Amino acid sequence: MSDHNRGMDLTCLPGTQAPRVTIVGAGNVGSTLGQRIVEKNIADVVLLDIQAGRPQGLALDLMEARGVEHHDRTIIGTADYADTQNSDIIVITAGIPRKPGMSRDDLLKVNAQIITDVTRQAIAQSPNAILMVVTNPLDVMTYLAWQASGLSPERVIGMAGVLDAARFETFIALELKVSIANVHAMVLGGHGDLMVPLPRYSTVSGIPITELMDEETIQQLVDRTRNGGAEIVGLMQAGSAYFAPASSASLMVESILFNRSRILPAAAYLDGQYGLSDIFLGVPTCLSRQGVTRVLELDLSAEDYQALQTSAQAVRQNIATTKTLLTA
Ligand SMILES: NC(=O)C1=CN([C@@H]2O[C@H](COP(=O)(O)OP(=O)(O)OC[C@H]3O[C@@H](n4cnc5c(N)ncnc54)[C@H](O)[C@@H]3O)[C@@H](O)[C@H]2O)C=CC1
Ligand SMILES: O=C([O-])CC(=O)C(=O)O
Repeated sequence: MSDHNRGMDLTCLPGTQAPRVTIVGAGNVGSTLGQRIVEKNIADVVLLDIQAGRPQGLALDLMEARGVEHHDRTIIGTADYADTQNSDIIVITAGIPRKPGMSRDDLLKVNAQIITDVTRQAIAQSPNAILMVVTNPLDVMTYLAWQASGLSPERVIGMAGVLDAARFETFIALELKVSIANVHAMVLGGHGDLMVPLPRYSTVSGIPITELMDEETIQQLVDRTRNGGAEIVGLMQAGSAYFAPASSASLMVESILFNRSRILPAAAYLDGQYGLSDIFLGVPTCLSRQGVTRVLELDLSAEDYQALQTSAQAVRQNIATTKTLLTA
């Protein structure tokens, strides 16, 4: 018991045993993700940002909510990478969001510099971490972060498929007037206009939606899913979605830290799967404490297979452009 306490010693918190997640970029996605992780008691969180005072202020605000939320996780804010040492997971949300009229690819140059810089600094402090990328354009930024990190590819993952599938699930549940708990959807490919929602692998209580809706209705839901990010950017007029993105990243963090091996769509390194190599692209992954322990190869129709190749081609082109930009 410390000297200033009197009476019974009530100390019973387990010291610093909780896993540690560092979130680089304490903006809309980063701070909401921090909130989700601590309020679900998943891990202690370090929020890092270059904006003076912002991560510290947000962390204190979230700590003060503990009086109401009753979780025992700690969250600190910092601008110093030394404070992130020995993190189990590093999530990168640092970067610029798009504005109305922009595509995610328009963020390529500015976010490439940021991703490369923050990844190097974060991994230097936590060389054994799993690295999760959120910054857009997602698949290209995940590739760059992997290169900057020097990590083996299964330890690097991009968040997008969970979000895209969650949007598809939401639209399916609304259309069919069923509980969202009954709906499971699958979306593959790059996190852009060419993503590949898979109606045949999207089900309501095990029934493929192709047996529940006509083609025209399904196509409308597919199009809305592909346009999901832009729809919100257009409505908000400043910034982009962050509640559903934070929920999606939080689910992935949970599957990794608790070694749950959930099968979740995410941008993973491909080494021959789906006929693709040396690229990060949205595919069904098995996420555990080691990172991506498996990429599942679904049996795709010729049309979906071709759509995946087209989506990969766009990502590949952007990787090449970015390499040129970074060396210019
Ligand atoms: N993968 C996905 O599905 C999604 C990706 N995004 C992307 O995530 C990124 C972040 O989005 P928001 O949080 O809404 O943006 P935001 O503007 O609210 O936050 C970005 C934060 O990054 C910080 N930052 C910038 N450079 C930094 C650096 N060098 N070091 C540390 N911090 C730095 C900024 O100060 C800011 O606080 C954007 O690129 C956005 O497009 C957003 C939603 C979904
Ligand atoms: O649309 C954006 O720019 C942000 C994002 O990736 C999403 O919400 O899917």
